[in-house]
Amino acid sequence: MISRNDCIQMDQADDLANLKNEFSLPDNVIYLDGNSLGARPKAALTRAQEVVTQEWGMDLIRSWNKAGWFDLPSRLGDQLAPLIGAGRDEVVVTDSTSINLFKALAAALHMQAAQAQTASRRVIVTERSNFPTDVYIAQGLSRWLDRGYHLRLVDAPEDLHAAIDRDVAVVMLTHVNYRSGHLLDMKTLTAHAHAQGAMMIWDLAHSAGALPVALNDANADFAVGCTYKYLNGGPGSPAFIWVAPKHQTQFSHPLSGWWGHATPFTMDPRFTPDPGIRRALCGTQPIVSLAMVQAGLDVFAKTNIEALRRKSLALSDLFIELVEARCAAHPLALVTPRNHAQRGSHVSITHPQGYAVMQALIARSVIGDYREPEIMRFGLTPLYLGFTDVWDAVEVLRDILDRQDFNANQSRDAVT
Ligand SMILES: Cc1ncc(COP(=O)(O)O)c(C=O)c1O
Ligand SMILES: Nc1c(O)cccc1C(=O)C[C@H](N)C(=O)O
Repeated sequence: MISRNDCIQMDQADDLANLKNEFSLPDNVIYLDGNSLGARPKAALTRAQEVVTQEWGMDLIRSWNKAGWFDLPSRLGDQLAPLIGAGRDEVVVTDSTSINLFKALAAALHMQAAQAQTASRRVIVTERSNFPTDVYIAQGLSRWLDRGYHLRLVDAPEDLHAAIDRDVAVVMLTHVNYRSGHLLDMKTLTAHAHAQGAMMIWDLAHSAGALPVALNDANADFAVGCTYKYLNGGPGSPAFIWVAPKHQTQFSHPLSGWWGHATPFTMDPRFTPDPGIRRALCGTQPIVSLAMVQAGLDVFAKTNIEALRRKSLALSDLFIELVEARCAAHPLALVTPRNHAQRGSHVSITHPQGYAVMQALIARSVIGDYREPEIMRFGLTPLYLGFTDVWDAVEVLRDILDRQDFNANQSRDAVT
């Protein structure tokens, strides 16, 4: 079995190990929750001070032009684009993932309704285990449209293919499942959806910045995702939306606010959408938070996503191997696929007292999170985690389980 010394040597041989210096993390914390809230890039503090003291404090309203605030959603979109296999002028960083999903789904349903061959279709396919906001947004929009749209909720990834048939208007899937960490095959599913005449929307919340994504190569239609997880944009940082170049001129969504106008400052009472991706914008953006996204994205310029993916898989392989070897006496079950082609960058493991065990880990500075039912989630983020961190985290887990050092009767915090 791999020893702690082996892990130290793996860290010494790791070309990506220095990237940890880009982040500010408390000493002695092993942070396994970058899949929920990424760590803070050191540069974020400098950038925040600059935005608040100089751009806001001194330059005031002039900063919309002088500091490029107005263009920030598209500038950041261009910076993010290579990480998701998109091109320039195809992505904007704006609003939340939920809101962007609403726009993308509304636009996709509208485009399908406008085509004779697909106008009668009323089914939206997604996974029952998709992150709830995705399901809620689709339910809410369907109810609001009141035209008979309804969800077909699929129970297992292997059933998706059969569920996407010629009744389906839109397929809306999350690339890496928030709970299981299961990675779907974007290219094959997109090709199948298109062959059935459906449009394809991808939620990249758990894949952007975690693994290579190839939206254009997969010929997807729309994508959305978070910047506060693997892209390290900060708590609640604005999300992104991608529209395939072929759809940009038809992309029409109901949140047609003035930031999506072709010429916002003409103050025209008629809405004329921007000719490009900026039509996906709605209203004024939270500039301070948006500025932090740049600090997160800048780190990716110092490495490449393929190398990060290799390290992420090596970390999660090591984590699984050590948990299975060192905690074998305990009722743990691996939820995440072992197969690399089906695994994102977090590992989920059940324990009947999963919440209590996770709280005990957090109390000992090994920070992951808990999701129903019984799931302990461990994010293996290659930018700031080493192999020795993984070894040490599993050692704390083993100790907690061996000594049953957790409180099974504690009440739950609001955020688990
Ligand atoms: C798959 C997925 N979609 C969306 C979200 C979040 O959306 P929002 O930022 O709008 O809360 C999350 C996590 O919070 C998620 O895991
Ligand atoms: N978005 C979150 C939030 O607003 C509060 C606490 C956690 C989160 C999360 O990121 C949840 C996350 N999408 C998940 O995969 O569970």
